[in-house]
Amino acid sequence: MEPLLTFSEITKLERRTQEDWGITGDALMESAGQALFHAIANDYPTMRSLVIFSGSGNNGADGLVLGRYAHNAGWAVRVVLLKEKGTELFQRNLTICKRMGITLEPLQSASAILEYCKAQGAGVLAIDALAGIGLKGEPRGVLRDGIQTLQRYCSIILSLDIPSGVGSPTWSGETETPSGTATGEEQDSWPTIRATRTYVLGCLKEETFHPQNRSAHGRITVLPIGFPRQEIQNLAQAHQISRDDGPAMTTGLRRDDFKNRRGRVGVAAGSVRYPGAGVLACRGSLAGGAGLVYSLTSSPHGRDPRLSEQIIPVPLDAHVSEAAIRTVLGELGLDALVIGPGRPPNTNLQAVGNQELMVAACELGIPLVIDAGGIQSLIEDIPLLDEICCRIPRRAPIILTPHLGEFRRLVQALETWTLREDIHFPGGSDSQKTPENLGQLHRQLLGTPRLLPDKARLIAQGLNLHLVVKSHITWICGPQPGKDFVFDGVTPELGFGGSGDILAGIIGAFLSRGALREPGHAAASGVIAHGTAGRWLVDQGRGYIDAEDLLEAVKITAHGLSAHEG
Ligand SMILES: NC(=O)C1=CN([C@@H]2O[C@H](COP(=O)(O)OP(=O)(O)OC[C@H]3O[C@@H](n4cnc5c(N)ncnc54)[C@H](OP(=O)(O)O)[C@@H]3O)[C@@H](O)[C@H]2O)[C@@H](O)CC1
Ligand SMILES: [K+]
Repeated sequence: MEPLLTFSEITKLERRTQEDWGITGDALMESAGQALFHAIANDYPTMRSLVIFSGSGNNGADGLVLGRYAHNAGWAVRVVLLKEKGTELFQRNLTICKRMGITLEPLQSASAILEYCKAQGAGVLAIDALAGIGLKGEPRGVLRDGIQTLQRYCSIILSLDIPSGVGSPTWSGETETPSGTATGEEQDSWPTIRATRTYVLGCLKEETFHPQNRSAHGRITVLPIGFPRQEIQNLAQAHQISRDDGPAMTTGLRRDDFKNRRGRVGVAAGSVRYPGAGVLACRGSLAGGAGLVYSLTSSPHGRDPRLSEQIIPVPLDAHVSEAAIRTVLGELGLDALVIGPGRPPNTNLQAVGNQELMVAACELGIPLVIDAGGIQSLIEDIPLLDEICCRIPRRAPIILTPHLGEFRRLVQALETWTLREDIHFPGGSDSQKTPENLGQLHRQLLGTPRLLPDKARLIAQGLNLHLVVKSHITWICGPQPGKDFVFDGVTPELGFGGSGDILAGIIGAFLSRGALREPGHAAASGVIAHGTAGRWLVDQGRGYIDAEDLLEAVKITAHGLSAHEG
């Protein structure tokens, strides 16, 4: 697991490193420049030529130190400067570069340099040291010109620390088509370098993993530069997870496990309109290792021939009373219940409503995975969200798995719910209508910049639930501070209808199998198993993958994640 820090936490880290540990800024920068040169020389063994675009802050200074090491090793080095005046570290290293006789040129002569780059063909590496974490807002003036020039003319761009222009973006989730499906992310309009690779200095940044920022980084390499590990760990609120983290977070099979002990998962999913979603969520649970899977539905998919052999149908019609729902759920002895894939948000004539199922499951202490239509039920009924999360005592864990569009709608619903007149909390005057925690969360959300991890954290902590915010970068935020995760391994091939239904089923399986103490680990393991399966299929050259391929691969990856008892 790699710790992640926000830009502002890194600024704190730099200060503490210097003031509390006595490691100077010069020492950090020297080790950064040295590490950069060795990494680049190693990654591009045939290259001997650098053109360094240097800003006037410490990111530019990193570029200058790298230039010194390359120059000493006999490389051809040219530096393009935005300004001659900058931070102390920049100034000091600029003086050293001058003394060493390294070619320094102003941005105005960039055209000549670019001719030089063209003449060198693919033999020159462009270094983006224009701006790092000190960028404030949209790039202006020479910085803007520098970013545009570098991006326009250079083919291999290596960014130092972060691609210049990447800042703390304004998050607005995804745009949506009239039918309600998410189509794409908002792109920042300001100029940003799109790097071939990014050499991250010291530690990973949360901002790198904001969905709209990640692709600007290209391939990522983290270079240690001497920050004390304890300080990084103390400050980190989130960690990047990968396949290797699976065994520590997953409960494997025991020698004496059998179907009743491997997790009993109920799946309330699918509808007449989306019958396949129910099938896929059930099969996702089986592929994720559940011992028994019950399909809680009366819609036709419950009788799907592909389910008949392994999935146990449990008829739950719309007219079933709340008491009967409780009895049925209680008798099944479920270890987890997945609600929502392919289900309408509101009660309809074909199936028992999401609301009744959620309340009954929470009262019975059954861990919940709420996806798709189940999430929409909560978005449309914030008091229900409040009831299941905060009003039912000693309830089991709840994991919500929204995609970016659903997450944005959830945030908006929580931010605006008090304005809706139709929401009424019984008892008390208008000012007392607001349940305490919901009201507090509402105020905090309004006071927070629109950044995905910040909002997700507030909601997870405020409502005591886990959120899996799905996109090509998946964020997993939980109620306990410091235990959030990011998974950066979702290939675009996983973006097909049904992939999310399978994921909900897999998470249900992991949640059912003893991850009660750490539901965040169940969510993370599910995300890893799903993402690793997609990657594995793509690496095998399987091209466009479908649900059948994915389910087969998940059986392998979900099994491989857990450490088994001999
Ligand atoms: N300190 C250390 O120990 C270590 C630091 N390290 C490195 O330092 C980096 C952070 O350096 P930093 O804080 O100096 O700022 P940086 O990213 O270079 O950019 C600021 C420059 O951009 C400018 N500028 C800003 N906003 C602008 C705008 N909107 N439009 C236009 N211009 C704008 C601003 O100019 P100004 O406006 O102040 O004239 C300034 O020149 C960090 O990412 C890492 O690479 C590592 O080596 C580890 C050790
Ligand atoms: K940069």
